[in-house]
Amino acid sequence: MTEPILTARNLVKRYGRVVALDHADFDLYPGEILAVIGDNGAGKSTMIKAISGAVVPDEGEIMLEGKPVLFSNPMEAQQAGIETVYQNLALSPALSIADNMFLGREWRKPGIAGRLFRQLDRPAMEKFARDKLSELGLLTIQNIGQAVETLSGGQRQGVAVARAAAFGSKVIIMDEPTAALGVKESRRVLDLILDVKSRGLPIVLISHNMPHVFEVADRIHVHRLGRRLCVIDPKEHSMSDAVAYMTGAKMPEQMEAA
Ligand SMILES: Nc1ncnc2c1ncn2[C@@H]1O[C@H](COP(=O)(O)OP(=O)(O)OP(=O)(O)O)[C@@H](O)[C@H]1O
Repeated sequence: MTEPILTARNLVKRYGRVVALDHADFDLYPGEILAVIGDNGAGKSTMIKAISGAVVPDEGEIMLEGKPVLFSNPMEAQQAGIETVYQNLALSPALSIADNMFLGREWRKPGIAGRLFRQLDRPAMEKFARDKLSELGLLTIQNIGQAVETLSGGQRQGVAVARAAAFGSKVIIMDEPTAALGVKESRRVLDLILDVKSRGLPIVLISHNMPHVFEVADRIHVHRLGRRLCVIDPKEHSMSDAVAYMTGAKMPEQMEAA
């Protein structure tokens, strides 16, 4: 079997007396969509934050392409090629689509105009943004200078995903990307996720939506009480199995045998 691209072992994170991560393990393989499911408070977000640099674990190890990494902040994870689309999308509504694609990593003009006067290379940024959106079939968004606040929820999600796909060279993490969307918009976002996968980027998808998870995931990581309980193949398990594992109503077979 191929080696995982991203691995975590024995992650521990405590908030006072609350143990959000209790020796959690995680494995993501190249090119796959790995869904992460679990009850409220199971520690999914904390695990994803540890992997994406938003939380520094108290214990444990994270390895990217077999090498140990220690991210002190999200920027360090981004520089290593891990992009996260958070639930709140982290977009600036008043800014344009192109500006949002580049938030915090704007391109400066070449030469003295950029270096000394910090002038932005708008034409290059707009071309890049347009190219990325059209690559992902998001060119229903006509005007790259349009403010993000004028877009629909699904289109905003599209911008956030396109941004992640544009800059995430190794791994894309999505936290509940369809939670706030209607049926049609969810459909588009799921297609977008499959499209990003077809470009070879592995995706971690945190979701409470079982039909969405079972439609797109190659494997499902079930998180319970701060750690990975099991990983299941959606072709071999039903949605009710998954929910039963998540809630503790049923134990996975390999654990029953143990
Ligand atoms: N910043 C924090 N301060 C204190 N406690 C926290 C913090 N973040 C998370 N926790 C606690 O850690 C536990 C795990 O939370 P986490 O958000 O990781 O779970 P989750 O599985 O993502 O839940 P949900 O599905 O509800 O988003 C919870 O008990 C939560 O209250």
